[in-house]
Amino acid sequence: MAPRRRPHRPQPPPPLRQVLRPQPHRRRPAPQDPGVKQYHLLPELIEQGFCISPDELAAITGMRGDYTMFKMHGGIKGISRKIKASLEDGAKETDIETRQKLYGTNRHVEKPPRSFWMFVWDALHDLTLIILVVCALVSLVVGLATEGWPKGIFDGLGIILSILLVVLVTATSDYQQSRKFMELDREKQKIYIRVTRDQKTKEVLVDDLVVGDILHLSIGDVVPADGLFTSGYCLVLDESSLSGESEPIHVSEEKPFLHAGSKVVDGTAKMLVIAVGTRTEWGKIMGSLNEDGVDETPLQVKLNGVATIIGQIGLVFAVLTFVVLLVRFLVDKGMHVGLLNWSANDALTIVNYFAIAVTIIVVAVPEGLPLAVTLSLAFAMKKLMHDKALVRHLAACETMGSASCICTDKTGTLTTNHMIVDKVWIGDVVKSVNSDKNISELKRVISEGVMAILLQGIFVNTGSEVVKGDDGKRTILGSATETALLEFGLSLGEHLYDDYKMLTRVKVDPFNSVKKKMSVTIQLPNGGLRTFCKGASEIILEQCNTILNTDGNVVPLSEMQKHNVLNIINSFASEALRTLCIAFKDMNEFLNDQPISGDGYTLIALFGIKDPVRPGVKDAVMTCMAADITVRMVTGDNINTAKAIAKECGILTEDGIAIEGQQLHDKSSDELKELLPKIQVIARSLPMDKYKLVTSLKSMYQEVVAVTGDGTNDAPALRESDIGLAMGIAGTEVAKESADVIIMDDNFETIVNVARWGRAVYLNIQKFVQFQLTVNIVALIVNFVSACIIGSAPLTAVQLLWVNMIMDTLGALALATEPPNDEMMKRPPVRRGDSFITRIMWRNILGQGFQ
Ligand SMILES: Nc1ncnc2c1ncn2[C@@H]1O[C@H](COP(=O)(O)OP(=O)(O)OP(=O)(O)O)[C@@H](O)[C@H]1O
Ligand SMILES: [Ca+2]
Repeated sequence: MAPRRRPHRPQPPPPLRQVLRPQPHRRRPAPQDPGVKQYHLLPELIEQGFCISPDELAAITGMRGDYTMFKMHGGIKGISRKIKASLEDGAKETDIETRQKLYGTNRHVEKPPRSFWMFVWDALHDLTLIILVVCALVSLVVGLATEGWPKGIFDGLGIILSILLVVLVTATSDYQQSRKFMELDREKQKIYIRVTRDQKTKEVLVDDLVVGDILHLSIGDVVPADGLFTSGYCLVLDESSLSGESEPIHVSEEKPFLHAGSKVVDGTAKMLVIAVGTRTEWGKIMGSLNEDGVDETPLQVKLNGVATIIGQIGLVFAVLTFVVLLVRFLVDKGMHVGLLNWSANDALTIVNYFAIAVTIIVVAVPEGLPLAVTLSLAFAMKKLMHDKALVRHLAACETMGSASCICTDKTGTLTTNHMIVDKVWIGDVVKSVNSDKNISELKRVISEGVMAILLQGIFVNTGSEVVKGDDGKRTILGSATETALLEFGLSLGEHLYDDYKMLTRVKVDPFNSVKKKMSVTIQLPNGGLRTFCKGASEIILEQCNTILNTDGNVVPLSEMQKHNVLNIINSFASEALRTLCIAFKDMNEFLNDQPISGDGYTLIALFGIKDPVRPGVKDAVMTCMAADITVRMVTGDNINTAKAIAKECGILTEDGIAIEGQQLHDKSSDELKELLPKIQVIARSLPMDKYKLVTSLKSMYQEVVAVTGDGTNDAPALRESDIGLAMGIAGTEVAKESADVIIMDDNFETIVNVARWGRAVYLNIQKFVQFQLTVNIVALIVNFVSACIIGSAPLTAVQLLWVNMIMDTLGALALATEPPNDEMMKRPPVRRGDSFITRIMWRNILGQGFQ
């Protein structure tokens, strides 16, 4: 029902000053119970006609939901009235700004960015640098004492200057790095959700939600604000990220509280937003989370090991050099002036030796390595972001470079996801429906009765919605499959849409990838109930024992006819069409709590939906093959559809196997092991089949597996894989949260591009390591040898530091940011456990080092 509306002033929202002026007589504050915490109602709320304070609203949903308060405010109806929102029409568009001002925005506090000086401070904490500073100071003092102003300070000053430079360069690159991460974070937060505002349904940025909005939730969404359940079916939430409790929670009229941050595991619902941003529990958690600590990538860990060993070797050389220099000096001194005769100059010399030793360590420690890795990954990340791939963890990019297998979805990834009904089978005739002419012909051949029931089915059994934009243009909000069906329905009889949409839905069993069907029960205008069921063709066909004939009569479905329909399904499927059936059954009574039984249906029609393969996919698959990356297709579709598409993309080859999910499930572990390398297509798969495939490939063949996913149920497979790739457009929020990389354009080519960059990163770092090790070895040996022979280092501390800096930072920049080339995709991936420094690299390092 429509809530009582207050007379609304037609003017724009009054200026703040006016709002702030208290007008106590306009509205009585909410009744207050003496035992309950009292909330103060601000005058500006009263002024605008709101009767409940934001904090009180937030307290209603709270962490567990407060029933007493909920009831006290008159339940959902009372509350919606108090926040001036209609449960059907949502909030008024003209109110949005006022609501944001009074009840807050749905943004979380961003932690203040770290300033540049904090990074400088961090860089200064390096132990070797501190030792060098000490050396510089000693050198300054001794220099001044012996050589006087200004000649005595040159050495010390030189060291200090180069230290400053090292610090500045490190801090600058770290600083820029952190800025890039923040940019990425912001990109991640751009989530759209369907809301009803001012009687219109549209998609709104999650950040722009306000108290009073009516949200549409469906499977895979992350609830973006706190609110109350207004209507919906089978809604199941996972609140584990909030409360740590993994038990799914059923939400309904009786238990109406929804919390921001929980995930929709099943079902659909509408909810009334009553608390946003920092007022929600989730917002509080988000605000208290600080630094999301930049994680070290496996390559970085490997390299840190390398760096430590090199550092230790450097230490040994440094000590040796120092000892040799000292001994030579002492011997020399003993022979010429005597060991007991010390001057300030001698002290200076020893300090100098010490500085040289420390510098050798600084030079030897390849602190540029981690820097190179981060730089290289960050560079790849930035480039990839431009190319529509959002890398969520630095490590992902590099792991993708060594992927040996990609398990990909079909719909949307290999295909365009622009679905159109191409053929239908109805009343025993197959018709192409790809042109206006064909549509009008179809209208002519099928009888009115059949048409009516078909359209009723299409318009009623859907989770999608036809909406009119501000410009009067028609758009459909919902999944591609449903959009195709609705478009088809609209082309047959647009005038019936509004009538059928009005029919009361008694029960809805929303679609999910496990059931692969959706059913809706409606109340017929003349009494009686009717259930429509649509879904995967074979599954629906199994539920039917009657069929609607050309005249609209229900006749029994004979075995022969069933066989006939199956043949038509297969003929559609081998033309790469996605097949769906729709069926109905009439009932007299309805047992509310029982699920709708899955038999006794009457088959209405079979649809063949075209979803063309993306241009460029075939080439991308070829690239993968050349690079020794196996591509496997895992799809929920019919096996023949799957095969047809896989052949078209070049995934299914002569000796490859296409198998149904159920068959795979029935295989024993040994059979599976034998079959696995040849499996190229898995059809009619359930999300757990994907999970099984990933775990088996990893455990039986030590493959590095990349997996794509879009649905909520894909989350386990995404997490289990080495690299989880979520689809940016079709993917649900839950899938995106579990993924390492988000493919913004859902395109398979983009996935291959990530692999290219991953390989580039690995190779660049190998190059950098080779370069650094060569220079390091040269520097160590030259210094040590000359210390032994001449008794002094050929390069002073200052010179060594400069070499070090140029090598570490500029070298890193130059070598780490080289883009990928085609050669990289023509060799096999680096396998798990391959050592990072190859034999050829050692040869190069030592060969060039001793030249
Ligand atoms: N909204 C829907 N209502 C009823 N049935 C549907 C709906 N969407 C898809 N189907 C049926 O379910 C089948 C597969 O669905 P599923 O979600 O498992 O695959 P998908 O994720 O869409 O495809 P892919 O795995 O190739 O990306 C489809 O072949 C179709 O017959
Ligand atoms: Ca899927």
